[in-house]
Amino acid sequence: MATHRSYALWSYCGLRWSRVMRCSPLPGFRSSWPRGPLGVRHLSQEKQATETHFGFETVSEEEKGDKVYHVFESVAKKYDVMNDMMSLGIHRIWKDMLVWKMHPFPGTQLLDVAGGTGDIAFRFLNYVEAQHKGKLKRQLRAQQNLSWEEIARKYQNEEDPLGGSRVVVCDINKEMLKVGKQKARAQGHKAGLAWVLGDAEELPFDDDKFDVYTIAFGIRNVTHINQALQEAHRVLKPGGRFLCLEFSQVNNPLVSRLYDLYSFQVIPVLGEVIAGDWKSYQYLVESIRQFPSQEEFKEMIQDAGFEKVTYESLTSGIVAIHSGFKL
Ligand SMILES: COc1cc(O)cc(C/C=C(\C)CC/C=C(\C)CC/C=C(\C)CC/C=C(\C)CC/C=C(\C)CC/C=C(\C)CC/C=C(\C)CC/C=C(\C)CC/C=C(\C)CCC=C(C)C)c1O
Ligand SMILES: C[S@@+](CC[C@H](N)C(=O)[O-])C[C@H]1O[C@@H](n2cnc3c(N)ncnc32)[C@H](O)[C@@H]1O
Repeated sequence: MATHRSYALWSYCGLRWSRVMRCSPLPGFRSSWPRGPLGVRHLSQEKQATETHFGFETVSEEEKGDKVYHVFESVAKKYDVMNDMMSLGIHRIWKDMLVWKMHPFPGTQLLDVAGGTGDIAFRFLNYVEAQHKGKLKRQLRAQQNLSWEEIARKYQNEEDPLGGSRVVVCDINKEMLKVGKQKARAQGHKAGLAWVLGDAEELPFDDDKFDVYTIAFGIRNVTHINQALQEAHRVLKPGGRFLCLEFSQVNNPLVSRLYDLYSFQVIPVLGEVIAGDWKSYQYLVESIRQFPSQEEFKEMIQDAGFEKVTYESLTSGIVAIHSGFKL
């Protein structure tokens, strides 16, 4: 809670907590204050008490950041079990599809923003490891006359099972990251993974640093979505890819009716029963309804400078994956 209060204080002062609380030894951290793509810091804008929404509630922008922080601080420990319960495991398939769509190449440098408890990062690591193992096997098969000692030596010399791929999980919430780190230990992920406390609106990374930027179920919670998109564009290398998995607009009227019923009648109840937190799950279903449609969000991504922007709706549009390139 003390950290949360300090976030509020720094925000109030027109400074951002993520700038101050850098917690990763990764190289390439930005040493100066961030600039927008036009080189301008909008400090005066940050100080204005502009109104926005938090679910169906109208709040000041300052308040929204605090409230979102509190939601994820509160749900962190039950976050993963809640997702399985609410979606009957379907969120796992959506996340798998995001990583399949990414189809990372050997050596991919991924930034997973609003990465929370690490679901995208772990999928990415499993994918690149399997891909790298497959490549090694194919290479060995091509050299069929090798002795078993030579094969063993080849495997042992392979120091990096990820083939140079790396992922940085960046999230504004300490509690979500804490759960993520525990999961990483439990699942045996050590190499190629870094955890960074930071704000999607002011990423603590240099320009042109990553091959892929992902954000799954995160951008809906950000106060200035345009600012987050511009930051995504800034940190990607030329040729880099933006991928976003987010709730979207249901395109089938029958599914829409059932989904609304399910969202408003069932999800907050599950939130209360499983996580002891009705309000956070009411925020979840309300925030889904406030998020732009597939087409509107596509335009926002284009406005941030991305090209070849496309999207794919999944499960009747309950969620969509948007993709764009920095060219
Ligand atoms: C605080 O912020 C957050 C917290 C978080 O924990 C997570 C997030 C981010 C979110 C995720 C990572 C994903 C979370 C997943 C969801 C929100 C769920 C998405 C929903 C679905 C995949 C299912 C969609 C449901 C439908 C299309 C409608 C089907 C629903 C029914 C047949 C039930 C209709 C409901 C009623 C008639 C109300 C009365 C019913 C009951 C009291 C019985 C209770 C029923 C159930 C528990 C049924 C559950 C059924 C399903 C899950 C349907 C699955 C089937 C398919 C779509 C094929 C975050 O930001
Ligand atoms: C629904 S969770 C998604 C976690 C993970 N990506 C997943 O798919 O399971 C949303 C995450 O967004 C994070 N978040 C909210 N606002 C943020 C911001 N401005 N910058 C970075 N992360 C943010 C929250 O702390 C939370 O961990």
